Amino acid sequence: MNPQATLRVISAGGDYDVRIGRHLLIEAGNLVRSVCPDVTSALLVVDSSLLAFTYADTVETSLIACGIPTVRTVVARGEASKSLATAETLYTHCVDAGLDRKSVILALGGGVIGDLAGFVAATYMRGVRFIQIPTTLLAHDASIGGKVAINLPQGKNLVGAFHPPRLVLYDVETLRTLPARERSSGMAEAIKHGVIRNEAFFSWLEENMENLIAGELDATEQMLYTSCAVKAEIVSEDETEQGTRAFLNFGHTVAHAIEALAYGQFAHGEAVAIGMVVESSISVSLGHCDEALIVRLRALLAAAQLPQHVPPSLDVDALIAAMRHDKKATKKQLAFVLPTRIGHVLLERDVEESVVKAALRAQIAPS
Ligand SMILES: NC(=O)c1ccc[n+]([C@@H]2O[C@H](COP(=O)([O-])OP(=O)(O)OC[C@H]3O[C@@H](n4cnc5c(N)ncnc54)[C@H](O)[C@@H]3O)[C@@H](O)[C@H]2O)c1
Ligand SMILES: O=C(O)C(=O)C[C@@H](O)[C@H](O)[C@H](O)COP(=O)(O)O
Ligand SMILES: [Zn+2]
Repeated sequence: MNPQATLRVISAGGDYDVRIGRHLLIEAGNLVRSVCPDVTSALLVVDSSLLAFTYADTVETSLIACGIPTVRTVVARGEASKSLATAETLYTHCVDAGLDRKSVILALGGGVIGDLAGFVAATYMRGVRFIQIPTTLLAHDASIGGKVAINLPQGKNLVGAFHPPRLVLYDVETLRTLPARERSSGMAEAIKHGVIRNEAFFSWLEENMENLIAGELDATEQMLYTSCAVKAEIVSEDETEQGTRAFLNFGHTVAHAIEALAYGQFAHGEAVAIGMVVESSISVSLGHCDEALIVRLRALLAAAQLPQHVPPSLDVDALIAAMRHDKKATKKQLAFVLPTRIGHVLLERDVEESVVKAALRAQIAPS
Protein backbone atom coordinates (compact mmCIF):
# COMPACT_ATOMS: atom_id res chain seq x y z
CA MET A 1 0.00 0.00 0.00
CA ASN A 2 1.32 3.44 -0.93
CA PRO A 3 1.51 5.99 1.91
CA GLN A 4 -1.23 7.80 -0.01
CA ALA A 5 -3.44 6.46 -2.77
CA THR A 6 -5.80 8.33 -5.05
CA LEU A 7 -8.83 7.10 -6.96
CA ARG A 8 -10.58 9.19 -9.59
CA VAL A 9 -14.37 9.33 -9.85
CA ILE A 10 -16.07 10.36 -13.08
CA SER A 11 -18.96 12.76 -12.45
CA ALA A 12 -21.16 14.96 -14.64
CA GLY A 13 -20.67 17.76 -12.10
CA GLY A 14 -16.87 17.47 -12.37
CA ASP A 15 -14.55 14.51 -11.81
CA TYR A 16 -13.05 14.29 -8.33
CA ASP A 17 -10.38 12.48 -6.32
CA VAL A 18 -10.72 10.12 -3.40
CA ARG A 19 -7.48 10.46 -1.42
CA ILE A 20 -6.80 7.69 1.06
CA GLY A 21 -3.84 7.81 3.43
CA ARG A 22 -2.39 8.85 6.75
CA HIS A 23 -1.97 12.36 8.18
CA LEU A 24 -4.14 13.93 5.51
CA LEU A 25 -6.21 16.16 7.82
CA ILE A 26 -3.30 18.53 8.28
CA GLU A 27 -3.24 19.05 4.50
CA ALA A 28 -6.94 19.94 4.35
CA GLY A 29 -6.40 23.66 3.66
CA ASN A 30 -4.08 23.15 0.69
CA LEU A 31 -6.23 20.36 -0.73
CA VAL A 32 -9.43 22.41 -0.45
CA ARG A 33 -7.69 25.33 -2.18
CA SER A 34 -6.49 23.01 -4.94
CA VAL A 35 -10.05 21.92 -5.83
CA CYS A 36 -11.80 25.23 -4.96
CA PRO A 37 -9.23 27.94 -5.84
CA ASP A 38 -11.78 30.78 -5.53
CA VAL A 39 -13.25 29.63 -2.20
CA THR A 40 -14.47 32.50 -0.01
CA SER A 41 -15.29 30.71 3.27
CA ALA A 42 -16.04 27.31 4.77
CA LEU A 43 -18.56 25.71 7.09
CA LEU A 44 -17.04 22.69 8.84
CA VAL A 45 -19.81 20.32 9.99
CA VAL A 46 -18.49 18.04 12.74
CA ASP A 47 -19.92 14.94 14.46
CA SER A 48 -20.19 15.58 18.23
CA SER A 49 -18.26 12.39 19.08
CA LEU A 50 -15.21 13.84 17.39
CA LEU A 51 -14.93 16.66 19.92
CA ALA A 52 -13.09 14.17 22.14
CA PHE A 53 -10.26 14.18 19.60
CA THR A 54 -8.16 16.75 17.72
CA TYR A 55 -9.50 16.05 14.19
CA ALA A 56 -11.72 19.16 13.89
CA ASP A 57 -8.99 21.42 15.34
CA THR A 58 -6.48 20.08 12.82
CA VAL A 59 -8.79 20.64 9.85
CA GLU A 60 -9.89 24.09 11.02
CA THR A 61 -6.34 25.24 11.71
CA SER A 62 -5.23 24.00 8.30
CA LEU A 63 -8.08 25.81 6.52
CA ILE A 64 -7.47 29.08 8.35
CA ALA A 65 -3.71 28.84 7.71
CA CYS A 66 -4.55 28.68 4.00
CA GLY A 67 -6.61 31.85 4.24
CA ILE A 68 -10.03 30.18 4.24
CA PRO A 69 -12.26 31.79 6.90
CA THR A 70 -13.94 28.84 8.66
CA VAL A 71 -16.90 28.45 10.98
CA ARG A 72 -17.32 25.16 12.80
CA THR A 73 -20.72 23.68 13.65
CA VAL A 74 -21.27 20.55 15.71
CA VAL A 75 -24.06 18.05 15.01
CA ALA A 76 -25.26 15.56 17.63
CA ARG A 77 -24.00 12.06 16.88
CA GLY A 78 -26.46 9.47 15.59
CA GLU A 79 -28.98 8.73 12.85
CA ALA A 80 -31.61 11.07 14.39
CA SER A 81 -29.54 14.01 13.13
CA LYS A 82 -30.24 13.04 9.51
CA SER A 83 -33.45 15.07 9.73
CA LEU A 84 -35.12 18.11 8.19
CA ALA A 85 -34.96 19.81 11.61
CA THR A 86 -31.16 19.47 11.79
CA ALA A 87 -30.85 20.55 8.17
CA GLU A 88 -32.86 23.69 9.03
CA THR A 89 -30.49 24.47 11.90
CA LEU A 90 -27.55 24.10 9.52
CA TYR A 91 -29.17 26.43 6.95
CA THR A 92 -29.36 29.06 9.71
CA HIS A 93 -25.67 28.50 10.47
CA CYS A 94 -24.88 28.92 6.76
CA VAL A 95 -26.62 32.32 6.76
CA ASP A 96 -25.11 33.40 10.08
CA ALA A 97 -21.63 32.42 8.88
CA GLY A 98 -22.14 34.52 5.74
CA LEU A 99 -21.71 31.62 3.32
CA ASP A 100 -22.03 32.68 -0.32
CA ARG A 101 -22.07 30.76 -3.58
CA LYS A 102 -18.29 30.43 -3.59
CA SER A 103 -18.22 28.96 -0.09
CA VAL A 104 -17.65 25.30 0.64
CA ILE A 105 -19.27 22.94 3.17
CA LEU A 106 -17.07 20.24 4.67
CA ALA A 107 -18.42 17.10 6.37
CA LEU A 108 -16.15 15.70 9.11
CA GLY A 109 -17.64 12.48 10.46
CA GLY A 110 -19.35 9.30 9.32
CA GLY A 111 -22.15 8.71 6.86
CA VAL A 112 -24.67 10.63 8.96
CA ILE A 113 -22.67 13.85 8.78
CA GLY A 114 -21.76 13.26 5.12
CA ASP A 115 -25.37 12.68 4.05
CA LEU A 116 -26.70 15.60 6.13
CA ALA A 117 -24.02 18.19 5.32
CA GLY A 118 -24.12 17.10 1.68
CA PHE A 119 -27.89 17.60 1.60
CA VAL A 120 -27.48 21.11 3.02
CA ALA A 121 -24.70 21.82 0.48
CA ALA A 122 -26.96 20.58 -2.34
CA THR A 123 -29.78 22.92 -1.37
CA TYR A 124 -28.33 26.03 0.33
CA MET A 125 -28.42 28.84 -2.28
CA ARG A 126 -29.39 26.03 -4.75
CA GLY A 127 -26.08 24.35 -4.20
CA VAL A 128 -22.61 25.14 -2.88
CA ARG A 129 -19.47 23.06 -3.13
CA PHE A 130 -19.03 20.13 -0.79
CA ILE A 131 -16.09 18.12 0.54
CA GLN A 132 -16.22 14.79 2.34
CA ILE A 133 -13.79 14.03 5.19
CA PRO A 134 -14.97 10.57 6.34
CA THR A 135 -13.97 9.32 9.79
CA THR A 136 -15.78 5.94 9.94
CA LEU A 137 -15.06 2.72 8.12
CA LEU A 138 -18.59 2.69 6.72
CA ALA A 139 -18.17 6.15 5.26
CA HIS A 140 -15.74 4.78 2.65
CA ASP A 141 -19.01 3.86 0.91
CA ALA A 142 -21.04 6.90 2.00
CA SER A 143 -18.48 9.54 0.99
CA ILE A 144 -18.19 8.45 -2.66
CA GLY A 145 -20.89 8.85 -5.28
CA GLY A 146 -22.77 12.00 -4.31
CA LYS A 147 -25.92 10.50 -2.78
CA VAL A 148 -26.90 12.92 -0.01
CA ALA A 149 -30.11 12.74 1.99
CA ILE A 150 -32.11 13.05 5.14
CA ASN A 151 -34.61 10.51 6.53
CA LEU A 152 -38.37 10.72 6.98
CA PRO A 153 -40.27 8.76 9.64
CA GLN A 154 -41.61 6.65 6.75
CA GLY A 155 -38.24 5.71 5.35
CA LYS A 156 -34.51 6.18 4.99
CA ASN A 157 -33.03 8.79 2.64
CA LEU A 158 -36.46 9.68 1.23
CA VAL A 159 -35.50 13.33 0.68
CA GLY A 160 -32.20 13.90 -1.05
CA ALA A 161 -30.18 14.72 -4.10
CA PHE A 162 -27.18 13.69 -6.15
CA HIS A 163 -24.56 16.26 -5.14
CA PRO A 164 -21.05 14.90 -5.72
CA PRO A 165 -18.21 16.13 -3.52
CA ARG A 166 -15.28 18.06 -5.00
CA LEU A 167 -12.91 15.87 -3.00
CA VAL A 168 -12.98 12.93 -0.59
CA LEU A 169 -10.22 13.22 2.00
CA TYR A 170 -9.93 9.94 3.86
CA ASP A 171 -7.39 10.06 6.67
CA VAL A 172 -7.31 6.48 7.95
CA GLU A 173 -5.58 7.60 11.16
CA THR A 174 -9.03 8.74 12.34
CA LEU A 175 -10.17 5.11 12.34
CA ARG A 176 -7.93 4.37 15.33
CA THR A 177 -10.57 5.84 17.66
CA LEU A 178 -13.57 4.14 16.02
CA PRO A 179 -15.53 1.85 18.39
CA ALA A 180 -15.41 -1.87 17.52
CA ARG A 181 -19.13 -1.98 16.73
CA GLU A 182 -18.71 0.75 14.11
CA ARG A 183 -15.69 -1.04 12.63
CA SER A 184 -17.85 -4.13 12.10
CA SER A 185 -20.68 -2.03 10.71
CA GLY A 186 -18.39 -0.56 8.06
CA MET A 187 -17.20 -4.02 7.10
CA ALA A 188 -20.74 -4.86 5.91
CA GLU A 189 -20.48 -2.42 2.98
CA ALA A 190 -17.06 -3.83 2.03
CA ILE A 191 -18.48 -7.37 2.05
CA LYS A 192 -21.35 -6.04 -0.08
CA HIS A 193 -18.85 -4.69 -2.62
CA GLY A 194 -17.26 -8.15 -2.80
CA VAL A 195 -20.60 -9.88 -3.37
CA ILE A 196 -21.82 -7.51 -6.06
CA ARG A 197 -18.64 -6.98 -8.11
CA ASN A 198 -15.41 -8.61 -6.96
CA GLU A 199 -15.07 -12.26 -5.97
CA ALA A 200 -11.29 -11.94 -5.43
CA PHE A 201 -11.92 -9.15 -2.92
CA PHE A 202 -14.52 -11.30 -1.14
CA SER A 203 -11.91 -14.09 -0.85
CA TRP A 204 -9.32 -11.59 0.39
CA LEU A 205 -11.77 -10.45 3.07
CA GLU A 206 -12.25 -14.09 4.09
CA GLU A 207 -8.49 -14.46 4.53
CA ASN A 208 -7.92 -11.14 6.30
CA MET A 209 -11.01 -10.53 8.44
CA GLU A 210 -9.25 -11.37 11.69
CA ASN A 211 -6.65 -8.61 11.16
CA LEU A 212 -9.27 -6.20 9.90
CA ILE A 213 -11.50 -6.68 12.92
CA ALA A 214 -8.48 -6.31 15.20
CA GLY A 215 -8.04 -2.83 13.67
CA GLU A 216 -4.74 -3.55 11.93
CA LEU A 217 -4.16 -0.34 9.95
CA ASP A 218 -2.16 -1.66 6.97
CA ALA A 219 -4.80 -4.31 6.23
CA THR A 220 -7.56 -1.74 6.77
CA GLU A 221 -5.94 0.65 4.29
CA GLN A 222 -5.62 -2.10 1.70
CA MET A 223 -9.23 -3.13 2.24
CA LEU A 224 -10.43 0.48 1.94
CA TYR A 225 -8.55 1.05 -1.29
CA THR A 226 -10.15 -1.95 -3.03
CA SER A 227 -13.60 -1.35 -1.58
CA CYS A 228 -13.50 2.36 -2.54
CA ALA A 229 -12.32 1.31 -6.02
CA VAL A 230 -15.42 -0.87 -6.47
CA LYS A 231 -17.66 1.97 -5.37
CA ALA A 232 -15.82 4.54 -7.51
CA GLU A 233 -16.03 2.29 -10.57
CA ILE A 234 -19.78 1.73 -10.24
CA VAL A 235 -20.75 5.36 -9.59
CA SER A 236 -18.45 6.47 -12.41
CA GLU A 237 -20.34 4.27 -14.87
CA ASP A 238 -23.85 5.14 -13.60
CA GLU A 239 -23.84 8.23 -11.39
CA THR A 240 -27.60 8.73 -11.11
CA GLU A 241 -28.70 5.09 -10.78
CA GLN A 242 -30.21 4.52 -14.19
CA GLY A 243 -28.96 0.91 -14.12
CA THR A 244 -25.98 -0.77 -12.48
CA ARG A 245 -25.67 1.66 -9.55
CA ALA A 246 -28.74 -0.05 -8.09
CA PHE A 247 -26.47 -3.06 -7.44
CA LEU A 248 -24.94 -1.03 -4.57
CA ASN A 249 -28.33 -1.47 -2.93
CA PHE A 250 -27.79 -5.20 -2.28
CA GLY A 251 -29.11 -5.87 1.24
CA HIS A 252 -30.66 -2.42 1.47
CA THR A 253 -34.34 -3.08 0.64
CA VAL A 254 -34.48 -5.06 3.88
CA ALA A 255 -31.88 -2.92 5.73
CA HIS A 256 -33.71 0.35 5.18
CA ALA A 257 -36.99 -1.23 6.34
CA ILE A 258 -35.32 -2.49 9.54
CA GLU A 259 -33.75 0.92 10.17
CA ALA A 260 -37.01 2.80 9.53
CA LEU A 261 -38.89 0.62 12.02
CA ALA A 262 -36.30 1.17 14.72
CA TYR A 263 -34.29 4.33 13.95
CA GLY A 264 -31.03 4.40 15.86
CA GLN A 265 -31.23 0.85 17.21
CA PHE A 266 -29.16 -0.70 14.44
CA ALA A 267 -25.98 0.64 12.93
CA HIS A 268 -26.50 0.93 9.16
CA GLY A 269 -24.00 -1.85 8.44
CA GLU A 270 -25.72 -4.17 10.93
CA ALA A 271 -29.01 -3.72 9.10
CA VAL A 272 -27.23 -4.26 5.76
CA ALA A 273 -25.68 -7.50 7.08
CA ILE A 274 -29.11 -8.87 8.02
CA GLY A 275 -30.49 -7.60 4.73
CA MET A 276 -27.82 -9.37 2.69
CA VAL A 277 -28.69 -12.70 4.33
CA VAL A 278 -32.45 -12.27 3.80
CA GLU A 279 -32.02 -11.09 0.21
CA SER A 280 -29.63 -13.97 -0.57
CA SER A 281 -32.24 -16.31 0.81
CA ILE A 282 -34.83 -14.73 -1.54
CA SER A 283 -32.37 -15.35 -4.37
CA VAL A 284 -32.09 -19.04 -3.42
CA SER A 285 -35.92 -19.32 -3.31
CA LEU A 286 -36.16 -17.86 -6.81
CA GLY A 287 -33.49 -20.22 -8.11
CA HIS A 288 -30.94 -17.48 -8.88
CA CYS A 289 -28.20 -18.92 -6.64
CA ASP A 290 -27.51 -21.90 -4.44
CA GLU A 291 -27.38 -22.26 -0.68
CA ALA A 292 -23.56 -22.43 -0.71
CA LEU A 293 -23.46 -18.66 -1.29
CA ILE A 294 -25.37 -18.06 1.95
CA VAL A 295 -23.07 -20.40 3.87
CA ARG A 296 -20.04 -18.44 2.66
CA LEU A 297 -21.69 -15.08 3.30
CA ARG A 298 -22.76 -16.07 6.81
CA ALA A 299 -19.25 -17.23 7.70
CA LEU A 300 -17.74 -13.92 6.61
CA LEU A 301 -20.40 -11.89 8.44
CA ALA A 302 -19.74 -13.93 11.58
CA ALA A 303 -15.99 -13.28 11.26
CA ALA A 304 -16.79 -9.57 10.95
CA GLN A 305 -18.90 -9.83 14.14
CA LEU A 306 -22.04 -8.72 12.35
CA PRO A 307 -25.64 -9.81 13.07
CA GLN A 308 -27.40 -12.10 10.60
CA HIS A 309 -30.90 -12.59 12.00
CA VAL A 310 -34.07 -10.53 11.82
CA PRO A 311 -34.86 -9.37 15.38
CA PRO A 312 -38.16 -10.99 16.58
CA SER A 313 -39.29 -7.56 17.84
CA LEU A 314 -39.77 -6.40 14.23
CA ASP A 315 -43.14 -7.17 12.68
CA VAL A 316 -42.86 -8.88 9.28
CA ASP A 317 -45.91 -7.09 7.81
CA ALA A 318 -44.54 -3.72 8.93
CA LEU A 319 -41.20 -4.56 7.32
CA ILE A 320 -42.93 -5.41 4.03
CA ALA A 321 -44.95 -2.16 4.17
CA ALA A 322 -41.73 -0.17 4.71
CA MET A 323 -40.06 -1.96 1.77
CA ARG A 324 -42.80 -0.71 -0.55
CA HIS A 325 -41.45 2.86 0.03
CA ASP A 326 -38.02 1.83 -1.21
CA LYS A 327 -36.64 4.10 -3.95
CA LYS A 328 -36.11 1.14 -6.30
CA ALA A 329 -39.81 0.29 -6.13
CA THR A 330 -42.28 1.26 -8.83
CA LYS A 331 -46.02 0.82 -8.23
CA LYS A 332 -45.11 -0.37 -4.71
CA GLN A 333 -43.66 -3.61 -6.04
CA LEU A 334 -40.97 -5.30 -3.94
CA ALA A 335 -37.60 -4.73 -5.62
CA PHE A 336 -34.37 -6.52 -4.67
CA VAL A 337 -30.78 -6.83 -5.79
CA LEU A 338 -30.13 -10.57 -5.76
CA PRO A 339 -26.80 -12.40 -5.94
CA THR A 340 -26.40 -15.08 -8.59
CA ARG A 341 -22.89 -16.04 -7.45
CA ILE A 342 -20.22 -14.18 -5.45
CA GLY A 343 -19.22 -11.19 -7.60
CA HIS A 344 -22.48 -11.09 -9.59
CA VAL A 345 -25.98 -9.75 -8.92
CA LEU A 346 -29.17 -8.93 -10.79
CA LEU A 347 -32.08 -6.59 -10.08
CA GLU A 348 -35.51 -8.22 -9.61
CA ARG A 349 -38.20 -5.53 -9.64
CA ASP A 350 -41.31 -7.50 -8.64
CA VAL A 351 -40.81 -10.26 -6.10
CA GLU A 352 -43.91 -12.02 -4.71
CA GLU A 353 -44.75 -10.88 -1.17
CA SER A 354 -45.06 -14.51 -0.03
CA VAL A 355 -41.44 -15.19 -1.04
CA VAL A 356 -40.21 -12.15 0.90
CA LYS A 357 -42.27 -13.04 3.97
CA ALA A 358 -40.97 -16.60 3.97
CA ALA A 359 -37.35 -15.37 3.71
CA LEU A 360 -37.87 -12.88 6.55
CA ARG A 361 -39.53 -15.50 8.78
CA ALA A 362 -36.79 -18.04 8.07
CA GLN A 363 -34.19 -15.54 9.29
CA ILE A 364 -35.91 -14.46 12.53
CA ALA A 365 -33.49 -14.85 15.43
CA PRO A 366 -34.10 -18.06 17.38
CA SER A 367 -35.42 -17.15 20.86
N1 LIG B 1 -24.60 8.37 0.73
C1 LIG B 1 -24.29 7.10 0.61
O1 LIG B 1 -23.95 6.60 -0.48
C2 LIG B 1 -24.34 6.22 1.84
C3 LIG B 1 -23.73 4.96 1.80
C4 LIG B 1 -23.76 4.19 2.95
C5 LIG B 1 -24.36 4.68 4.11
N2 LIG B 1 -24.94 5.89 4.10
C6 LIG B 1 -25.54 6.44 5.33
O2 LIG B 1 -24.50 6.60 6.29
C7 LIG B 1 -25.06 6.51 7.59
C8 LIG B 1 -24.24 5.59 8.44
O3 LIG B 1 -22.90 6.07 8.49
P1 LIG B 1 -21.90 5.61 9.66
O4 LIG B 1 -22.00 4.16 9.83
O5 LIG B 1 -20.62 6.25 9.37
O6 LIG B 1 -22.60 6.20 10.96
P2 LIG B 1 -22.37 7.53 11.80
O7 LIG B 1 -22.07 8.68 10.95
O8 LIG B 1 -23.53 7.63 12.73
O9 LIG B 1 -21.05 7.18 12.66
C9 LIG B 1 -21.08 6.06 13.52
C10 LIG B 1 -20.67 6.42 14.95
O10 LIG B 1 -19.26 6.62 15.00
C11 LIG B 1 -18.95 7.86 15.66
N3 LIG B 1 -17.69 8.28 15.05
C12 LIG B 1 -17.50 8.74 13.80
N4 LIG B 1 -16.18 8.84 13.53
C13 LIG B 1 -15.53 8.44 14.63
C14 LIG B 1 -14.16 8.30 14.97
N5 LIG B 1 -13.19 8.50 14.07
N6 LIG B 1 -13.82 7.91 16.22
C15 LIG B 1 -14.81 7.64 17.12
N7 LIG B 1 -16.12 7.71 16.86
C16 LIG B 1 -16.47 8.10 15.62
C17 LIG B 1 -20.17 8.71 15.42
O11 LIG B 1 -20.31 9.69 16.43
C18 LIG B 1 -21.29 7.69 15.50
O12 LIG B 1 -21.65 7.48 16.84
C19 LIG B 1 -26.49 6.02 7.44
O13 LIG B 1 -27.36 7.09 7.61
C20 LIG B 1 -26.54 5.52 6.00
O14 LIG B 1 -27.83 5.61 5.45
C21 LIG B 1 -24.92 6.68 3.00
O1 LIG C 1 -24.34 4.63 -3.38
C1 LIG C 1 -25.32 3.91 -3.59
O2 LIG C 1 -25.97 3.95 -4.63
C2 LIG C 1 -25.76 2.94 -2.56
O3 LIG C 1 -26.76 2.29 -2.71
C3 LIG C 1 -24.87 2.79 -1.35
C4 LIG C 1 -25.63 2.37 -0.10
O4 LIG C 1 -24.68 1.69 0.73
C5 LIG C 1 -26.16 3.55 0.71
O5 LIG C 1 -26.67 3.08 1.92
C6 LIG C 1 -27.14 4.47 0.00
O6 LIG C 1 -27.39 5.61 0.78
C7 LIG C 1 -28.46 3.82 -0.28
O7 LIG C 1 -29.08 4.56 -1.26
P1 LIG C 1 -30.67 4.72 -1.38
O8 LIG C 1 -30.84 5.32 -2.73
O9 LIG C 1 -31.27 3.36 -1.26
O10 LIG C 1 -31.10 5.60 -0.27
ZN1 LIG D 1 -25.46 1.39 2.69
